Amino acid sequence: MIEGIIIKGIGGLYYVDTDRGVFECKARGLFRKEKIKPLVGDNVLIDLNDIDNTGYIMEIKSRNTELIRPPVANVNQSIIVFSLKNPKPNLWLLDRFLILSEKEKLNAIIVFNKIDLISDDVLKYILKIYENTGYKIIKTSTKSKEGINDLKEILKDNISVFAGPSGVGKSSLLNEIEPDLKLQTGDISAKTKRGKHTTRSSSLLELSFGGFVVDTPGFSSLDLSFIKEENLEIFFPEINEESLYCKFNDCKHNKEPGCNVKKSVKEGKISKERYENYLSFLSEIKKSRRY
Ligand SMILES: Nc1nc2c(ncn2[C@@H]2O[C@H](COP(=O)(O)OP(=O)(O)OP(=O)(O)O)[C@@H](O)[C@H]2O)c(=O)[nH]1
Ligand SMILES: [Zn+2]
Repeated sequence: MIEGIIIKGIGGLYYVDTDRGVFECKARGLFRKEKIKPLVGDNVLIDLNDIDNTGYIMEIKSRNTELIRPPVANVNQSIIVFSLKNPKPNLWLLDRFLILSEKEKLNAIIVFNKIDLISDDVLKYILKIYENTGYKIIKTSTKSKEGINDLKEILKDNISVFAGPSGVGKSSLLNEIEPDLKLQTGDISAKTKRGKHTTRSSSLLELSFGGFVVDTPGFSSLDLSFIKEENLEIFFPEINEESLYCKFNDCKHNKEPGCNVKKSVKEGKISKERYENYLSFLSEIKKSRRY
């Protein structure tokens, strides 16, 4: 038996990437009885039929992570891409992606793309907002090629999912990193500044320098109702840290007296923008509990 990783699945056939190449495999009948469905990203053992070079998946190793949309196993990091202009960054959405990454136990990396389009001041302003979050930030441009190597280093030997709104340059970045992938990119002006998803199907793309990238963007559901009000702070690393010094243990950092989070916002240790998004999500969660 040989080891491999499922990189694609179509109609009950799985394509397993191994040291010896990619093989078309079927799943052992037993999986169906046990209601186990192999997933793209699964590490598997296959039994190879040397005559026709097809195989059977005999064993699926336990999964570290399991995304539902797109359905991929063992993704370990999310590359959250926002452009600094065209379209301008929606930090409310960015903070949502960060929360969803935490939920899925993915290491989140923030990529600010299209830095060629903005001034240094704007860049500084945005970077400051995320300064104390602890998230790794990469600044890129597919035009000036700045930051492309940094992104490559991050992707190397990992299984990454890209996330971010339409038109921010996800496909362009991937094409820059691996020209052979030839992902379709859309011209944002031709798409009337709204953009549309030009990438389809769900499989793993192998990077020539090591690692895989999921070929469809992640997190189509942005629902936060899985979070309890009192736990929201956990999803904001810098708020979580300062919450240790709030007067009340169950402080929600909203209207409570002796709140160290609010104090830290005033002192600039926590950015106002992040805190406002925290409050916005807090009230959203509160409302969703009522029904
Ligand atoms: N100025 C500038 N334009 C860029 C940059 N990166 C991408 N673009 C342009 O932005 C537009 C959208 O890029 P895409 O790569 O299609 O964006 P996407 O995020 O994959 O969009 P969807 O497929 O709709 O999700 C294209 O016209 C690109 O040429 C950049 O760094 N600077
Ligand atoms: Zn507090």
